Amino acid sequence: MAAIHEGPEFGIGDFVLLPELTLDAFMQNLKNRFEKGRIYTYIGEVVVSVNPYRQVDLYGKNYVDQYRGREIYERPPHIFALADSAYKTMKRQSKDTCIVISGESGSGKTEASKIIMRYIAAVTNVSGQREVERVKDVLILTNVILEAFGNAKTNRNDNSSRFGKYMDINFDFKGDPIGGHINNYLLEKSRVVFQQTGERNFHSFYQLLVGAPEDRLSQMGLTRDTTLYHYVNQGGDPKAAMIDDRGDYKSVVAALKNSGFDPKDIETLWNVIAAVLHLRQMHLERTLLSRVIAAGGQVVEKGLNVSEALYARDAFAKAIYNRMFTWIVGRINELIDPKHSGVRYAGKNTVIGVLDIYGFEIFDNNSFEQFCINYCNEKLQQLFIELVLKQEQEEYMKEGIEWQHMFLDAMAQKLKSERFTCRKLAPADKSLEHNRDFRIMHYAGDVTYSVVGFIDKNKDMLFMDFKRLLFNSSNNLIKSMWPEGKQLVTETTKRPTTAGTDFKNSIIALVENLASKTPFYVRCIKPNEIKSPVQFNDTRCKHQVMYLGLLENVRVRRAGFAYRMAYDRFLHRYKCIARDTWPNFRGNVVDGVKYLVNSQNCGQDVKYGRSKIFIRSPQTIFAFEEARDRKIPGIVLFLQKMVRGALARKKARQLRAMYLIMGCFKRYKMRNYILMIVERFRNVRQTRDFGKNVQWPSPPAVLQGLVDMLKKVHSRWRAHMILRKIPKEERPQWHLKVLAGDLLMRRRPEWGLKRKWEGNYLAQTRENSSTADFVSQINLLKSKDGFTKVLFSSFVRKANKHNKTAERAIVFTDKFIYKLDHKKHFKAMQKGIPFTNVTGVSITQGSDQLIVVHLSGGNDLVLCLYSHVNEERIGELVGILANLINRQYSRDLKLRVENGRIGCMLGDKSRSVIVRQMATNNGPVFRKEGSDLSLLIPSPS
Ligand SMILES: Nc1ncnc2c1ncn2[C@@H]1O[C@H](COP(=O)(O)OP(=O)(O)OP(=O)(O)O)[C@@H](O)[C@H]1O
Repeated sequence: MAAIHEGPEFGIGDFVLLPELTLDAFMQNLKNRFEKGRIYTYIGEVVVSVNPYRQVDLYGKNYVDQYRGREIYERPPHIFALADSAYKTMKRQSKDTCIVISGESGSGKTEASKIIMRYIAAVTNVSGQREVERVKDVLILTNVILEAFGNAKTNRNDNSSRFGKYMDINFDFKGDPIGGHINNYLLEKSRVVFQQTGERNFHSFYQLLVGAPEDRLSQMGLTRDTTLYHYVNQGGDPKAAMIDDRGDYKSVVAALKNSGFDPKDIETLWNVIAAVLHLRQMHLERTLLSRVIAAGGQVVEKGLNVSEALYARDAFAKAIYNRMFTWIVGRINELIDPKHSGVRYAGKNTVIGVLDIYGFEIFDNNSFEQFCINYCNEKLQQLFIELVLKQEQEEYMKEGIEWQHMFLDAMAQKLKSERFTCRKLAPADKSLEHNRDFRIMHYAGDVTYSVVGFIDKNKDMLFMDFKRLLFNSSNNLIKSMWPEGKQLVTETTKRPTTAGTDFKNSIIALVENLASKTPFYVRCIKPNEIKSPVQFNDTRCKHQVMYLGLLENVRVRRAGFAYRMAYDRFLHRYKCIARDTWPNFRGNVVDGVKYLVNSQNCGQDVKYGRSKIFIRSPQTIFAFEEARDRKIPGIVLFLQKMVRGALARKKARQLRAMYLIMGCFKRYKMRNYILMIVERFRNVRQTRDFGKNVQWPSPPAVLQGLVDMLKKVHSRWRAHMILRKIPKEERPQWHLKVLAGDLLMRRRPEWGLKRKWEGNYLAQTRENSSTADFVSQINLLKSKDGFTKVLFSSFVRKANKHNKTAERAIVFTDKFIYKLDHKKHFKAMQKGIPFTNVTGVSITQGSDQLIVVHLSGGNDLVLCLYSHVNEERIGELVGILANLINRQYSRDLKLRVENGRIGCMLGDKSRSVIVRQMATNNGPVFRKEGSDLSLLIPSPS
């Protein structure tokens, strides 16, 4: 299935979708992506991985989360997507799956297999079972052990696996790992006795020499100096920048211990390595100088010549190491055997196999090893084509699509055809040496092999003497490694199978095993020879692309239909590009897909299967993808708008709810408070003071305003309750009395509260015998000056400018104050004094009727009210003035209440009026007293 994904990408994420398939276009895309750090690219579901040669931040938890459970094309190409796909297939469909990782040395196969293992470890055992965790730990620890004994520094890779590895991981029905099994192939044992310049023997030798404690080394008769030992010093300086032998020794010992190796066995393993080292150093002993054979029923000892002896020694060393390695793998298998691992092993269990195997190798001289390796790759490629063919056929059949894969058939045919040649068969080919070279046309290219050394390597001979020797070892572990040493010299020896046959059989078994599983492929490419994270060596990469058969891979995928997708996923992915499908298509899914295809006018390029749409050319996919890319920004904006709207609405709802709660709470507190008030004031109507002295409970802060208002309401109500007994016509009078009371209470004992206040006294005949004159004069003034009403009138005695007493009538209207001469028919003495001139009023505390009306202009009115009934009227006048000034000028009356002496201005001079009591019958009179005035009033009788 072709893969397309979102997010910023460089180049094309799936080679199947290359607009034009050429080697150059392929290489250009691979290079572009590598340079931008996109190390993974798909060919359908195959992952092509380019070794980044640097730590890349691609494998953290956030990446695991991004790929877990997703479809392969939903995220950018990644090896996690493949691991997830393999895991999902295994778990959901209960099918065994396998992941085949191939590529040349240093291309990143082992790293890829570790990344896959870690991904599977991360997504399994979510319930955290201890046993499952232990199995996972051991599976991961086995890497450390296998790398120590099976990896070496080569010129191509500092940590090169010198054996092929196939590992099955077993899962229980829940999909949790419960164990595993490892098969190893073709350990490169020649390395034990020989290393090229710049290379090393297996890591284990150096780890022992550099890392083991001093006493342990001397116990084994070794010294730390690695240059002393021929088997480890042939490559020159064995140090490598990235290798830490001392640290690795510790890790390996810990891994051996923690994964369950017996401490005694661990000791033996290191002893075996020491023995191999010694073997090369020691003087030749009997076993190495002769061998025992049975000839004609007789046991005879046959001497060896030097080269035979040396060959025998090296063969022995190689065999010892190889057996030890095989034993280690076997022991690991026991430890991770799902039957013995402690996890309940019942019923159905499925496996994921991971094959980390050397890729195609072509050197200048290709020998037995390359032959085996290339044979293995050939088989795997054959398997790949067969499986793809099978899968494709099955899918076409399932989907009801006519089979038309001419290309695949041709490929399959090609693999079956005759592909061997030598000089004898092709006499004209001078590049093939007679009796030495032969050529095989591999799918990835032609390889010429030389048969030199083939026979020996194939026979892989080791004299029985050695096997017997080790079978007789006192160490049980060693003994167990050499079971065939039991055979007696005289017994007829079964001809052992050759290395080639062994390898062939194991590969056939492997291929059969893989063929029974659903396969996934990782193709690793090494970008350069110098381990550089930036260099992309075109020639080297081109070779690998060819040898890995990647172009064929793409062709297989593109033959017929490059792309196919389940209808619902297709509709889901592209529904945004047409009006009737967005946001939802009304109708069935297939009609929706057909509608989309027609909207892009590409009906001739697709076929409709039962559950999937099949698209022939990548261009059509691009048209869909581009249309989608054009729509996405608008959709993003739309979604943002919707999300923002939804968030704002949510916030508004919350605010509303908040206010509602606050409102309810306020009302609740208010109600409580009001209930309390109601309780307190329940009976105030019946009390004498109508609740004047009831204590108000202190209100909550929010109610302060309300309470102030309620207090006012209460006072008004109280006033109403008090006043309601008073007749309506008396109310104005009481209003004045209240005002006067406010000003005079406790300041002037006598202020006429109990008396009826009548105001315009001169309009009453009992006070004034010439009321008609008064009234007509007032009407005259009213029409002249435009005032409305007389508020107060009275006869007065006033001090004139000669400090004498003058008798007058005084009238306070709502606008003016008039002085009238009642002896001349109440003629106005002067123009009325406008009220605006009044600045204040002074009276005394006594019962005299003296009032000084202070005026602006330096001449105050100094008056003493006078009537024959001799009433207190000062309080009334004060009330009237206070009311007028309040109403008319919105200010308070300035009133001074003095103790018997009032300051005033007369003729622009500041003077005092002093009240004095005298025995007099003439009523109050003013007199000069020094520079002041005195008012003489009759003393009370
Ligand atoms: N994904 C990766 N991230 C970072 N470094 C990597 C990655 N893959 C490979 N490398 C680097 O490349 C080196 C070689 O990789 P690796 O050992 O996996 O190659 P290989 O294909 O298994 O080689 P061989 O066939 O020789 O065993 C690693 O040691 C590591 O430094």
